Amino acid sequence: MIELLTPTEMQRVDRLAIADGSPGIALMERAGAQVAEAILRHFAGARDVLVLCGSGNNGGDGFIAARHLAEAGMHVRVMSAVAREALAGDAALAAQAWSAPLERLSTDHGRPDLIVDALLGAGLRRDVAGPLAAVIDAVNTSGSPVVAVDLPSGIDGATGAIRGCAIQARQTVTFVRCKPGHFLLPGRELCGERLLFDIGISDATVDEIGAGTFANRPTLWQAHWPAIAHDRHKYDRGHVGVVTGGATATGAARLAIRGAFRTGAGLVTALAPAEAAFVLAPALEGPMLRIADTADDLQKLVAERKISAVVIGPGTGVGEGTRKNVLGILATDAAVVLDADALTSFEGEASLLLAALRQRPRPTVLTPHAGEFHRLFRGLLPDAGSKLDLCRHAARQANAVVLFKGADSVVAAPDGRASIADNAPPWLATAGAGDVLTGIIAGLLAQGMPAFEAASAAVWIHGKAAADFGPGLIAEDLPDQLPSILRSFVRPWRDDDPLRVD
Ligand SMILES: NC(=O)C1=CN([C@@H]2O[C@H](COP(=O)(O)OP(=O)(O)OC[C@H]3O[C@@H](n4cnc5c(N)ncnc54)[C@H](OP(=O)(O)O)[C@@H]3O)[C@@H](O)[C@H]2O)[C@@H](O)CC1
Ligand SMILES: Nc1ncnc2c1ncn2[C@@H]1O[C@H](COP(=O)(O)OP(=O)(O)O)[C@@H](O)[C@H]1O
Ligand SMILES: [K+]
Repeated sequence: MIELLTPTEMQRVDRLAIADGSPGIALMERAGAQVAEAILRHFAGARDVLVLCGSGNNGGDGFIAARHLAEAGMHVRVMSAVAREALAGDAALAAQAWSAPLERLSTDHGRPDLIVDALLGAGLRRDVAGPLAAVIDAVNTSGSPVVAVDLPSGIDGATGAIRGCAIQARQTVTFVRCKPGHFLLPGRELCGERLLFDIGISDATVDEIGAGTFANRPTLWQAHWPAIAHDRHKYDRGHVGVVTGGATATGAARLAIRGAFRTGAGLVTALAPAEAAFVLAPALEGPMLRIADTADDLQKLVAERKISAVVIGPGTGVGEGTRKNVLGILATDAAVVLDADALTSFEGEASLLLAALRQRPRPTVLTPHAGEFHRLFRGLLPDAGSKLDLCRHAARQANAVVLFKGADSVVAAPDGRASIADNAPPWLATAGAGDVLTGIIAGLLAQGMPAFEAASAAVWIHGKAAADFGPGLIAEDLPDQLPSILRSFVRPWRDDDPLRVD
C-alpha cells in the first residue's frame, strides 16, 4: 500500500474497478461506512454531528456516513451545497438513502461535537472562493473537531497545496491509497491524523495504473538493502571518500564521515587539503586521511584507493575550487553525492554541472534544501509546480537522483519514480543534520545499493534516527542512533550456528 495516487490516477483506478464489476455506489457505500466506523471508534463520545456535503461524490460519501452515524444513535444534521434534485449519479443515490431533511449549506453551524467535511475531495478543480470559502472559515473557527472525507476540502490531492482556503482537520479518512497531497506540505499538516481504508479495490487493479510515486517506507527499498556475507572483507563493504573543507571548516565533512561509517561502509577516507591535515588527523580514528589539494589529486586518490562513493560539498566552500573538484570527481567511476557548497558553486552556471551529469554513467545523488534547489535550477524548471513535480523535472534534467530536503523530503529518479517522506520530526532541522545524511547515502551507495533506493532509505533512516532520539537532538547524535535502526534491515547472519542455545 505504498503507492501514492494522484486524484487523476485514483479516478482511473475507480473506473477500472467499476468496469471490473464493482458498481460506483457500492464503492461509495463502503467509503461512507468506513468514515462512520472511524468516527464511532475515535469520537465515540460525540452526540451532535454536523455533516457538510458538497455537490459531487465526496458529498455522496458524506450522505452515507450520516446515515450510519444516525443509525448508531448520534444526532446528525446534514447541510448540502445543492438541493437533492441538483445531485447526480452515485451522489444522488447516496442522498436518496438519507431520508431526514437537508439543510442549505451555511456558516451557521452552532457548536456540534464533530463536523464531517465532505465538501470537496478528489474533484477540486479551482481555488475555493465566495460562499464556500466562508463556510470553510466558519468550520475552522468553530472550535469543533473535524473529520475530513478523503482530503480536507481545499487541499489539492496531487500537490498538497491550499487552493484558496482549506479545512484544518483533526482526522482525514481516505480510501484505497493515500494521495501525494496527504504527504506534501501544507496538505499533510491540514490532514491531522491520516487513516487509510480498503473499499474493495484490489491491488491488481491499482497495479494496472503503474503509479510512480511512493510513500517512503522500508517496503520501498528494503529488498535492495546490501547483504553482508560471511566471507566479505572491508573492501567488499565499500569505501567512502569525503572531501573536506580547509583547516577551519572540517566539521561538516566529519559529520558525513561518521554517517557513512555507521551505515556500514567498510572504509572511510577524509580527502583533505594539506592545510587541514593537522586539524583532521587527531579527530579521526577509524577513518583514514589522504591529502588532495587539486581535482587531479582527488581523481588519482579515487582510482588508487578504490573509492566507491564520494561525498563533496559540506564545508568545501563556494567557488571555482569546489567547482573544479566536483567536475573532477564526476569524471571518476565512483558514485557521487553532491550537497551544499558543491551545488551552490554552480549557481548561475548550472549548465556546466548538468552537462557533466548528463554524460555520466555512474550513480549520482544531489541533495539540495529548498534554497540550494532554487539557486541551482533557477530558470531551468517550470515556474510553478509542486515540490514533487519540480523534483521530478530536476532529476530528469540532471540525469541524477535528486533529494529535495525538508519536512516532506522528496526523492526523484530520472526514470520518473519518486518517494515522499513523512517521518522527519521538526527537531531534525538542526545545523549539520544534512551533512550526516550525505554520509548515510554514500555509505549505502558504496555498498552497492541503487541510487534511488539508497537516497530514499537514507532519508527514512535519518528521520527515524531523529524521531528515536527525540527533542534536544544535535547532528552529532544522529550517527549513534543508526545501529539500532540498521539492525532490522541486516539479514540474520548466525542462523546456521550449530552451537546456538536459545
Ligand atoms: N469515484 C468513485 O468511485 C469513488 C469516489 N469517492 C469519493 O468521490 C470523491 C470524488 O468525487 P468527485 O470526482 O465527484 O469530486 P468532488 O471532490 O466531490 O468535487 C466535485 C464537485 O465539486 C465542485 N467543485 C470543484 N472545485 C470546486 C471549488 N473550488 N469550489 C466549489 N466547487 C468546486 C465541482 O463542481 P463543478 O466544477 O462541476 O462546478 C463538483 O460538483 C472522492 O474524493 C471520494 O470522496 C468514494 O466514494 C469512493 C468511490
Ligand atoms: N521542518 C523540518 N522538519 C523535519 N525535518 C526537516 C525540517 N526542515 C529540514 N529538515 C531536515 O533537516 C535536514 C537539514 O539539512 P540541511 O538543510 O542540509 O542542513 P545542514 O546543511 O545544516 O546540514 C534535512 O535532512 C532536512 O530534510
Ligand atoms: K473533504
